[in-house]
Amino acid sequence: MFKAILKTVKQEKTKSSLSEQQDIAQIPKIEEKQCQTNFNRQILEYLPYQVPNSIEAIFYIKEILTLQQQEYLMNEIYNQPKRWVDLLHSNRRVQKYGGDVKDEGLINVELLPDFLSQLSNLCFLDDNTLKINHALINEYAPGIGIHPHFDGPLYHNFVNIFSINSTCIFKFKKEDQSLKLFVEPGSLLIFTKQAYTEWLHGINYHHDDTILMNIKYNQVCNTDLINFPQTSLYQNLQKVDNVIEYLNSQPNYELCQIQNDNQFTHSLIIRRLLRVSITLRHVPYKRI
Ligand SMILES: O=C(O)CCC(=O)C(=O)O
Ligand SMILES: [Fe+2]
Repeated sequence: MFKAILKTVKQEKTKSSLSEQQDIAQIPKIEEKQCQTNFNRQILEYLPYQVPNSIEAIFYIKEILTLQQQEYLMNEIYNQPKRWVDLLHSNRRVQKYGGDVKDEGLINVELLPDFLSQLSNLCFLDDNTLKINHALINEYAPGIGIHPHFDGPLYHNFVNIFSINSTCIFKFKKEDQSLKLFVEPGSLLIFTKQAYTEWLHGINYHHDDTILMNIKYNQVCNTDLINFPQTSLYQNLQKVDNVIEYLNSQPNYELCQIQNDNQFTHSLIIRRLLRVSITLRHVPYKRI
């Protein structure tokens, strides 16, 4: 997987970005084969991952984390039981790292723990002078989501969200418009600009998610997702002999036929599991 990512790395960009960001000397060099739980420093160009028709400000990178890396992150997160804070009104738990985000900026600043500073090496920012300095870990039991919201002006408007363990549908909303993305374990979702400032984002409080599909001649021709061609689901479907058989055989999937619809022939219902997300951002420091 990392090979695929490495293909997109531009040598020149890599050199300059490395010198401007965190000290590379701190990050052990790891052979690709050994890269089990370590995060190789990779400065990626995020533009090739732009989601088409997505107001040009949403990016989706599937499989940026290996299974081992996801396992490693889960272990690190669940080894910090005292860090969990229950958000009673939202029915989810969060862990916060890096400091408190206040009107004046970041206060009570703490360095990110090792597992998060390593993960931040896979993140993007649109400004080389800024560093990831804040992480929010959200844990969603099946059925739990996050209400549509803006992240607000206290963060730099460039968000990196890694997903672990479960898929979900992530929605952007503006007035009566809605954009649906399928977000998979091991993926990185990035959004910025008007996706940050003008569109609300959220995840429904559902036990399962539904993707509408137009399946014709053993191919999924169309869906109601804006990032379908960029997903692992799409990639897997390209490899199978019989699309309907494959979808019917997946343990967490249920494929139903839709009658009398011009656009879609099937709905794919996907059961949610416990999902953990890691949101990494830059918060300006408090000015003295
Ligand atoms: O868990 C996610 O994917 C979204 C988290 C989020 O939007 C937030 O914490 O502000
Ligand atoms: Fe958010």
